[in-house]
Amino acid sequence: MDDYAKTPLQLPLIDISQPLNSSSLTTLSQACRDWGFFHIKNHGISKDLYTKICMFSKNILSLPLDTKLKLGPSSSLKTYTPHFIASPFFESLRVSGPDYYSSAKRSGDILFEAPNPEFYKTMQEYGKKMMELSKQIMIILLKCLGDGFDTKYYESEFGQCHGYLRINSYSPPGNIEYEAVEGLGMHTDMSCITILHQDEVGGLQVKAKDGKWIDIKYSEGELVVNIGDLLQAWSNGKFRSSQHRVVLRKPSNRLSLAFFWCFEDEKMIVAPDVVEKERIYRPFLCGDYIRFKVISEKGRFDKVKYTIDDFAVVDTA
Ligand SMILES: O=C(O)CCC(=O)C(=O)O
Ligand SMILES: [Fe+2]
Repeated sequence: MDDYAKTPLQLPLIDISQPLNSSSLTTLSQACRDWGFFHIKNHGISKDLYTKICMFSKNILSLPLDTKLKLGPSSSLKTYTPHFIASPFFESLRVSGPDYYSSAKRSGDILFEAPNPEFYKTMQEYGKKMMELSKQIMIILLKCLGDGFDTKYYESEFGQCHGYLRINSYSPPGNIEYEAVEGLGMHTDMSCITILHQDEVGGLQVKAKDGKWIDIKYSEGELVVNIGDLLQAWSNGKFRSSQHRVVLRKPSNRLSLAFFWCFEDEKMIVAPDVVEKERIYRPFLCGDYIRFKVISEKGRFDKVKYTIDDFAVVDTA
């Protein structure tokens, strides 16, 4: 495995239940600029809810492959990504908003012999909480940009955002000797923000500007938030959508829940009120970027070679 730093990255931990003072806002802005990652605590999602989601997720992902393949990638539903698409050790189930109950039910109706309303209700509760949390986080991020951005822009620019959840399951090889394998290859997220719940196995890494990989540590009760491509563009590059990946070093399975909060497809993304410097991205339609990513990867998940810079950077040469 290539160069990586032995000590985990020190990132700000934001207490989301408290108003932030100006020094915390400065620290957070700096982290979003340098790394595009930070941690949050007191987010109001109970341990019980996570335990329940993990239990459902493990049950679903331990179903026979034939059953899971009815959900995708070749079926019309396309909610399941099997092993060997993103990596040999990764599979994933998607639940989309705004009606998380119905989205989970559409998959559940195919997977289960009997209805499983507890699963659908749990997904509905989690999706709703994640939407609220995304809003709360976005308002804080707008405050970081200063100049009354939170009151000026939240409703008009982010009021139509939507979210979807990916339940990611990692199963490292059990039969060979290895120091580390890549569970999910290097990519950036196509979101405005991503909220991630990882389990104690850990293994999430971010790529530093000098090319070194650094661990994002796991801490019980905390969530990881990262900036996605759409917000990097909207913030005129003030926030960074960093390349990241998952490395598996232990022979234990790993589960993560990644919630992606995104602009609506029809949204024209233009950085607002750019005073001190020129816009570095041309205005573009959100849906056009999503299509660009999907086509350039030839359907291979979002294992990204191309980023927002390849798509929309203004050529100043
Ligand atoms: O599983 C993780 O920790 C990260 C997942 C991720 O980066 C993604 O789903 O985009
Ligand atoms: Fe990601």
